[in-house]
Amino acid sequence: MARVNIFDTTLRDGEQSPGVNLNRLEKLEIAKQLERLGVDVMEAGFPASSQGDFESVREIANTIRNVSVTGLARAVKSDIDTAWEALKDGADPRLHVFIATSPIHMTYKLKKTPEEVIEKAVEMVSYARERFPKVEWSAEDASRSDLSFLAEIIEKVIDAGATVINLPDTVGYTTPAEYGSMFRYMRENVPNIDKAILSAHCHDDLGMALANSIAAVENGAGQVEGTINGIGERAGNAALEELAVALKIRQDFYPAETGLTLKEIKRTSDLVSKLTGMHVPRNKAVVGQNAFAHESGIHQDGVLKHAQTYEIITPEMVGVTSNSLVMGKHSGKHAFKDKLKQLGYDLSDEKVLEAFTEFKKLTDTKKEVTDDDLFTILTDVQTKTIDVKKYELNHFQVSYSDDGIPTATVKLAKPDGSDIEHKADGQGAVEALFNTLDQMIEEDVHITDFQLSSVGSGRDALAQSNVKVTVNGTEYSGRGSSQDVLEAAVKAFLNAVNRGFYHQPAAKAQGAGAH
Ligand SMILES: CC(=O)SCCNC(=O)CCNC(=O)[C@H](O)C(C)(C)COP(=O)(O)OP(=O)(O)OC[C@H]1O[C@@H](n2cnc3c(N)ncnc32)[C@H](O)[C@@H]1OP(=O)(O)O
Ligand SMILES: CC(C)C(=O)C(=O)O
Ligand SMILES: [Mg+2]
Repeated sequence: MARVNIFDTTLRDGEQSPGVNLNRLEKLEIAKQLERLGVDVMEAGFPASSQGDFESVREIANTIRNVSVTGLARAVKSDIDTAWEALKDGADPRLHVFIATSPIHMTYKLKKTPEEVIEKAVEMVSYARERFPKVEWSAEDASRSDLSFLAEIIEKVIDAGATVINLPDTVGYTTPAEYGSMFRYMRENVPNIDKAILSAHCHDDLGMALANSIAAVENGAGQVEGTINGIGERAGNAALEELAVALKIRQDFYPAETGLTLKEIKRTSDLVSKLTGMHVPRNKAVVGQNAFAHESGIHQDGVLKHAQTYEIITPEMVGVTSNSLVMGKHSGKHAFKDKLKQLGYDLSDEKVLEAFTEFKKLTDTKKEVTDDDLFTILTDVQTKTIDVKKYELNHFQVSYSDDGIPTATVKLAKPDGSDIEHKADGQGAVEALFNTLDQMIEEDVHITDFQLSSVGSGRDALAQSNVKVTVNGTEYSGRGSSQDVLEAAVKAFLNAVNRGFYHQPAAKAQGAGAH
């Protein structure tokens, strides 16, 4: 059985999804979960793109020990140097360097001739190999490149030391037959191709990212790149959970397997969805809420008689379990710690105490605390990053009736200990609250997206809100959860504003806490 390496780029290409903006601790949480999932390589970011990305990549490389951590770089010396600084202390550092090879990209974007692109690619791969033991080289827009040119440049970058050759379908343009034949062509026409692993990287613009990735595997790709939940630039990347399950279920047809621990899929998907604010559609393959639900009578009858009549994947295979009642009001710290262990968390004593306090608060109002609730509490505690909050919710009140104008009063606490209070109305309760907050916030804030969902089921389910705002023209996202939908919305709004505030130059000068 051939082993296909999984290269996860949730933290790099996934973060290129419009509106997604993960901070350092959120990235670290996802990285730890990707390690549990068992990916072979994780692309933690693009270190030269910003100081924040540099720090995230460095922290992930220094923390993750069982997965190779990589970072992206253009074919530019300073990008490679910056990536080395971020990755050098990692357990298995590798670089991912790319340059475009299609006529349209070379002519209009890079403004280079094909010969200059070959020269640059070779020079930068050799330069990278002076530091990195493993170097992946990507031919950006490979699927719109000339095949013989591609074969020529691949041969030269392998000679220069590239250990992985990635052939991305950057704009999601290719089809399975065409993409598969490109891999076959390289295997047949690049004399030194066996010295490198061939890799697929597909985008979903025409809905073919997964099919194209599988076609690449059929034609000799030893690595597939993608993201959890298929998030990524534009229509997204190939969804890794779909690939891993497809290969597992169709072992009869494809003699290939990944090293993923499939039972970790659901939790990874939930974490990525929660932290990015990109909700998984109900009908999404493998991880959607409906993926294992049978609605019609004939299907239900079949499943009752023999599950496999309509079920090719079991929920258990991907870690979907029914929400167990975990603990309640009278549970103590020992039982709580034990539960965290069962759920796979390894938290510092300080974080356990913080989570336990939140858990206890919840048990005052919620009878059944489920694994989903705990997951929400633990994720919030683990990714809480802003030490200095410019605006902290102290109290709010909404007066609301179906035939009157909703009015909100909000009291916020400021870091200097003083309070501010305002009142405003709106067309609905949420709008009244947001209008009130608008009046109290000094920065120029506009809401660009607002989402509200429930965690788990039942009338006392936790509410989770995701809000995107622009603060002085730049977009930030925030999250908030609470048993009350309005409180979740207010918390998410303030979280986004505080994150935006942290990035404003004045805040840095005042020494606001770590982001
Ligand atoms: C297909 C992909 O997903 S590629 C990865 C996309 N990810 C990102 O772009 C990450 C976020 N990007 C950034 O933060 C910025 O674009 C930076 C820091 C990388 C560069 O910023 P700037 O220096 O301001 O350049 P800007 O983004 O405007 O333009 C890109 C430049 O890089 C060049 N370039 C693009 N790709 C490559 C490459 N692979 N190798 C070398 N040069 C490249 C472009 O031709 C352009 O050069 P020019 O300034 O001489 O015209
Ligand atoms: C940087 C490269 C690999 C990429 O993301 C793409 O071409 O889609
Ligand atoms: Mg991509």
